[in-house]
Amino acid sequence: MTTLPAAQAQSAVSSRTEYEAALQLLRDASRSYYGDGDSILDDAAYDQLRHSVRVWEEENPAEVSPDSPTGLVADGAAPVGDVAHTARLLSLDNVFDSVGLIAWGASVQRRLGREPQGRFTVEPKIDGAAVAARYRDGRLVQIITRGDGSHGEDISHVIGQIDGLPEQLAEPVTVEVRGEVAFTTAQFETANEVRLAHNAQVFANPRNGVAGTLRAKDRPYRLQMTFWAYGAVELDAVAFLPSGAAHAETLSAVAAVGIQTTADSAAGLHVVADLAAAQERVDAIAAMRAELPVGIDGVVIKMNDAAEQAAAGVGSRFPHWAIAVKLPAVERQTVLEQVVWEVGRTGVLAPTAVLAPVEIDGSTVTRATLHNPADIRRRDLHIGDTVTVYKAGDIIPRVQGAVVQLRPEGAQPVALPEACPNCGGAINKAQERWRCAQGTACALPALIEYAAGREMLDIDGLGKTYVAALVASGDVTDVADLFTLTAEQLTAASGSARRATKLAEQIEAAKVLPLSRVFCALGILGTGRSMSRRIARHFGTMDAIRQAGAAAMQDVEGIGPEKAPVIVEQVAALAPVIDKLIAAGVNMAEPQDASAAGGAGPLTGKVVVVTGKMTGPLAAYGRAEMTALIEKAGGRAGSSVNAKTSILVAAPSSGGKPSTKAAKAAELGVEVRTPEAFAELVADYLA
Ligand SMILES: NC(=O)c1ccc[n+]([C@@H]2O[C@H](COP(=O)([O-])OP(=O)(O)OC[C@H]3O[C@@H](n4cnc5c(N)ncnc54)[C@H](O)[C@@H]3O)[C@@H](O)[C@H]2O)c1
Ligand SMILES: [Zn+2]
Repeated sequence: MTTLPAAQAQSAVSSRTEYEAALQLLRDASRSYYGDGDSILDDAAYDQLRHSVRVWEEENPAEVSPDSPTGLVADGAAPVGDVAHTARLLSLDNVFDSVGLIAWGASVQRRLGREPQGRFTVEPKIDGAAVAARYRDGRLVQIITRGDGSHGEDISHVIGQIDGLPEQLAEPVTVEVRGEVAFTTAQFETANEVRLAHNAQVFANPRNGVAGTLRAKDRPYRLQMTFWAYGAVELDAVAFLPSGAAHAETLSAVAAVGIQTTADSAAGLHVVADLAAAQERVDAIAAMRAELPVGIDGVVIKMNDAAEQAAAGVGSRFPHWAIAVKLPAVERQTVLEQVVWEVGRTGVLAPTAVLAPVEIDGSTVTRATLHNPADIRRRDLHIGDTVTVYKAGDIIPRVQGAVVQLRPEGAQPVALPEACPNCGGAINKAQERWRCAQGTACALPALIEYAAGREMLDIDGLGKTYVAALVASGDVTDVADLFTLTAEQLTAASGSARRATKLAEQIEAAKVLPLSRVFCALGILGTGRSMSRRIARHFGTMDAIRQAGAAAMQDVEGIGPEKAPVIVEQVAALAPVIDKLIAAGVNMAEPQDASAAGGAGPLTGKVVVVTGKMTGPLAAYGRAEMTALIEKAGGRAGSSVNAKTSILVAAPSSGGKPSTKAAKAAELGVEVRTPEAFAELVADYLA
């Protein structure tokens, strides 16, 4: 397996040799980033390495390499063409948070010598490649890359391949628009399909695909991209733009003749009064990021007023009147270690990528969805590939694609199953999502056995053979069917009327169990017993659970951003089963417990430690049941006796020495109660 280049990039630069190696890596990375290939570093790794280089250069000014990329537009790595730009096409300065934005505001004020009077605009920073497009008399005549900012390459061959940049405008105007070209998510999927059909390498991610696609001249296929204008300049003496136009007006003028602008993007363009309002808009755009149809890597704030822009001026790499608030990297590179196939409750074969752990936006990602076999094929994934993984907001992480350049020698394509991984039977491949030919019946017996388990519905008599018979007869197609079985059906499956009666009783008893048990019985991935208890206790009713989105789900202790959407999705998919359970009269509420009722329980604020075997009314209580009981009564279960312990529940030692815990309790003066005395204290909470 290859060493991750990202790992290489982690280290700080501390010597001349390391400095030179870092420069080389940066150069290689940005050459492919701006050139034709997929980047060998993800942006976070690149930025970190670049930062280390900068720090070293500041400390060792005499040793700065004359061709260091750190002071140049596009790090001096973008292919420079021979078309002179009408006006320089610059990069953007950036900040990472509201503090940085305020600092930018202060710098603007210094440059103006007063507070800005005009307003600010807020628009998405689309993660693509910058181009300038020239229209003469309403016709699109030339497209140019950013290059080094003063000269770019002529890429007019892509005219007609870019949505939002029509070949013919509504009016015969002459103007140059500047903006970003990117693949939308949908265009990216299509692009990879087309590439595969032509035996070309798939793209690692939408951003990586664009630079190469724009520059490619001789491809036997065309890939559709999309353009959003974020600025315009006059090309001619005959002015098209309103004189002294503010930024928002410029974009409106451009939009009026049929060119798409950032104002038309899902994130829109807002004009706001001040930077506090701008920050609010930044937050709003950040929140919608995962749902946007195109990747963004930040939000751009600009001074709207043309005269104030001119007064603020431009630097060598970026204008002083605009700032990008960078959003956290949502895409990282890591290694695809294997692909596992699980058979869902409906018989769908779901492939999941197992990844070398990677930190994305504050959480560690180890698994990502691959959707279906077509998805794997479209991305041409091999085991051992360095892949780009995308994870934003509440969504389930997904694999974007492989960095084919980094593929280890001998790597094998991800194998697709030939038989159902669960039952070994045939697979139905009629649709993009493969299914076990048995459908629901495939995963069903295991699910039902699980649901009948002691800590779930506790239907003791429902063993393996019994379940198999009920599933085979078609009487049980999901957990809910258990509750509507007739005496005849039960008898037929068990072969004995007596056993059927006993089973019917147990099933009846299961109807009044707390919600946590029923929820657990649904077999939702990632929700075992204690998690089900926490979810049930947190929401109180099944209704509330069903209404919870991923954000609300994360309020439950132990559910992070990776798990929440998975649970929400499964609950939604189980709607028909849950509806049947409700119709069958199964309890859908968690008994009000003290902790939820605002701390009115007898154990509120108390830490209870339990030791030894329980007796009396608690004789049937195991460790798990005792913990549940304590929590229901408002307390917390502890595992060892210490100064924070409030009560020790222990059966009196029969003649011999007191247990270690009892001895410790005596030493600390902790109250000791027998199981009987404790049961009295929590009598209201006993099942
Ligand atoms: N992964 C790699 O190997 C690699 C290599 C080189 C550079 N990079 C990445 O490239 C970035 C630096 O590139 P850069 O100098 O082009 O800066 P940048 O891409 O961070 O920002 C400037 C660009 O943003 C674009 N933009 C998008 N929406 C805009 C809007 N609404 N208004 C104005 N501009 C808008 C413009 O094209 C502009 O040129 C770094 O963050 C780095 O992570 C990555
Ligand atoms: Zn199967």
